[in-house]
Amino acid sequence: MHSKDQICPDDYQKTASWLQSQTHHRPKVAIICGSGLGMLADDFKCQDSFPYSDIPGFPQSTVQGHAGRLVFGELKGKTCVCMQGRFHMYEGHSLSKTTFPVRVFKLLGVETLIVTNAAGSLADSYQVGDIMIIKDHINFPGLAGLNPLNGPNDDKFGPRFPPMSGVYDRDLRKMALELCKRMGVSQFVQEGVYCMVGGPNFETVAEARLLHRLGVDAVGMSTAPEVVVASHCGLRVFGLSLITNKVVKSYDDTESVNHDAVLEVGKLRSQTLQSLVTELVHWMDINNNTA
Ligand SMILES: O=P(O)(O)O[C@H]1O[C@H](CO)[C@@H](O)[C@H]1O
Ligand SMILES: Nc1nc2[nH]cnc2c(=O)[nH]1
Repeated sequence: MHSKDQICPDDYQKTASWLQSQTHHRPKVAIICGSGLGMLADDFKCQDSFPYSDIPGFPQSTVQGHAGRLVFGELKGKTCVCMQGRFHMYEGHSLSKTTFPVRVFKLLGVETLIVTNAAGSLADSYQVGDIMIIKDHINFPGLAGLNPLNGPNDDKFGPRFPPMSGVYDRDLRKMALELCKRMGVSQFVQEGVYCMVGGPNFETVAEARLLHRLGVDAVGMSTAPEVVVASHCGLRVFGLSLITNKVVKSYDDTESVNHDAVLEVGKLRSQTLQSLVTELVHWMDINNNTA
């Protein structure tokens, strides 16, 4: 027996086998939806969907704007799986639990992971509603020793000391920028550095200033652990942040951020985000370019 939050090496395979017994879909692309971004699965054809509570080994989503459903389906003919709701460290999950689905995806045959999130901007030139293609990340919890790869290394998934430079695939970033141009949305698309902090509180002014000085463009409370685990097991990674608020950097600023406002911005950009993800998946398919 092991505690609820401890993962045994066999647990990933048990969950993957259960899913394969429940759906005929064999996805090559996995999408993780950020806060208020669950609509990314809306365009899936021939959907099979599973509440997380029905999936053996899956944690539960507890955050508003994270439906807690795994959806399989086809996007422009390419088989995908989408997490409508992710797990965050601040919900009380261990980092291996928050990233559990990523290794399950690997065992399902997924080759590319698309991560999305809602984030606050530090970059002065960014506006609320901008879409940031993630070029790189700073994993603050990771730098402080909170890493999902802590513990015995499972060589079946990847090496003990995985490199993390170039983790956000260059070709996918380049193609996404090109697609944004073709879609006529370049005026609100950025490319920048995402920083993960632990949360759940938003930043103090001093913390915001620190992040700004460090060169962080956008900050959130997720994504980095999923990306570390995905890269460790050889998945190709692409990431998008939706800028839902400007992080308060001045003591004179009386505005403050809240989660409802974060969720509202998702609705504003839902169509563009859906189109971008769909076109990117389609591009991977026609280039037979998933891995
Ligand atoms: O990163 P996602 O899941 O998009 O959620 C972001 O939005 C929530 C705060 O509003 C935090 O969980 C933050 O990480
Ligand atoms: N840490 C953090 N996470 C966010 N998620 C959405 N907006 C924010 C923000 O301003 N700060």
